[in-house]
Amino acid sequence: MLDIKFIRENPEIVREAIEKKAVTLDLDELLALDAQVQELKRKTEALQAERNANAKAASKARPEERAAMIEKGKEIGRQLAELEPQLRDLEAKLKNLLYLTPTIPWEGAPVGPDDSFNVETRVHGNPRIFLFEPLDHVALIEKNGWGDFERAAKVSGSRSYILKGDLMVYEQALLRFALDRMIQAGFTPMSVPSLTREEVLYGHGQFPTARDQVYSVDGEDAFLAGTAEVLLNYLHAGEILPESELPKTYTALSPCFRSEAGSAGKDVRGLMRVHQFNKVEQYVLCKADLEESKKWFDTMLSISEGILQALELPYRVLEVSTGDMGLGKYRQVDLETWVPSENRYRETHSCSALLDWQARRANLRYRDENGKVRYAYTLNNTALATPRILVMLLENHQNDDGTVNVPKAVQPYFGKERLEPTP
Ligand SMILES: Nc1ncnc2c1ncn2[C@@H]1O[C@H](COS(=O)(=O)NC(=O)[C@@H](N)CO)[C@@H](O)[C@H]1O
Repeated sequence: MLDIKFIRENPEIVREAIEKKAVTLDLDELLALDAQVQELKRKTEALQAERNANAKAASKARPEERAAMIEKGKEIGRQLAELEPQLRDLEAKLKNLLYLTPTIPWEGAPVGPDDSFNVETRVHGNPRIFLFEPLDHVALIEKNGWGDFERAAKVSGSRSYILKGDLMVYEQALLRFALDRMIQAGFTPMSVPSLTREEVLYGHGQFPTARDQVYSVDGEDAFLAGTAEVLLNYLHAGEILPESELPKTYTALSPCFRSEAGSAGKDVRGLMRVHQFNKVEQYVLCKADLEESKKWFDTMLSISEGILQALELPYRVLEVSTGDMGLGKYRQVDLETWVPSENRYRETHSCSALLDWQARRANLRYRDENGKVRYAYTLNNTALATPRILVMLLENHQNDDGTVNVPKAVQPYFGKERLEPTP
């Protein structure tokens, strides 16, 4: 969320961002509420000052004057008892609106309401020309006994999967390969829970606007996170870090859970869009400096491009539009990887810089060199998410006998050069 002082001083810049990001937020309502809160704060602070002054005077007053002063103090107390709950109520309303304020997008973001305005900035590698009729990933899995979608549906319901034999081992090999890439890049490896709490999801930005994407545990303050980013982002909530300890660079492998509400009919077959998947996440908490943010944005993006290149997959780089990047993003770049059976690229990585939008929600602060306490900047990116990447790996690296080659970089992790049928 944005700094209320920034909003007061730059209403037109905020209004333009609301427009560009197609956010449903009435800025005039927010500003009017803010003015009411300011007015009521002035009143209650003046009354509190008067009550304190009166109490001090009463303690020194002559006995015959004291009774009147004590009565005056009671009267002030009664006025405060009426105003203070009103102030708390208005402040809560204002905070709910502030949660909906959008980060001002960077000037290079394509302006448009949805992903059709995303701009392809680079393409790496060329889609393979097959000399035989290639199979899609579901057919490859069924031909080789590498999974069991029917029994997955029986035991887990829709949008689930079971991997078997070489493909199960391959998924684990890929996750470890990606984790090692992150460790080599200097990120601290973490395992974090997927079970999280409501305030952590508010701190991330998933709540309140995308609550329907999150599974909750009945009757408890317990939710299943859709990404390790949610928990990593709250690790330092409420702390004041010394600038010397920044940046915090974390990488986490965790199960991710998503209801995929609103995706009915999309990618219903196979591994592309499932309710539970695994992801190696990249997360950075750094000082509030645009150059520093850009450095880490570029670093994280190049790690992911390096991973896709090591997986020998054709991909493209997309600069994401203001309408598609979502409320908190300053900048977002997606990597999309080629899917032969769909004859198009599909998203496999999403790299985001959020400036202090998450830090204000999660209260992530540090003390800079001059001793000033400031909100940090946060960034995140995908290192690798399975099983979606298996769609691209199986289809792009298949042989005409239905076996699938393993990219050289992953062979040491998998132990073989090819995936073979499950006996
Ligand atoms: N329902 C899903 N099923 C399978 N893979 C998914 C699903 N949702 C997302 N992913 C994978 O997870 C990646 C990151 O998801 S994201 O929402 O775009 N971004 C994040 O979660 C950020 N924390 C960066 O990782 C996606 O690019 C995709 O590869």
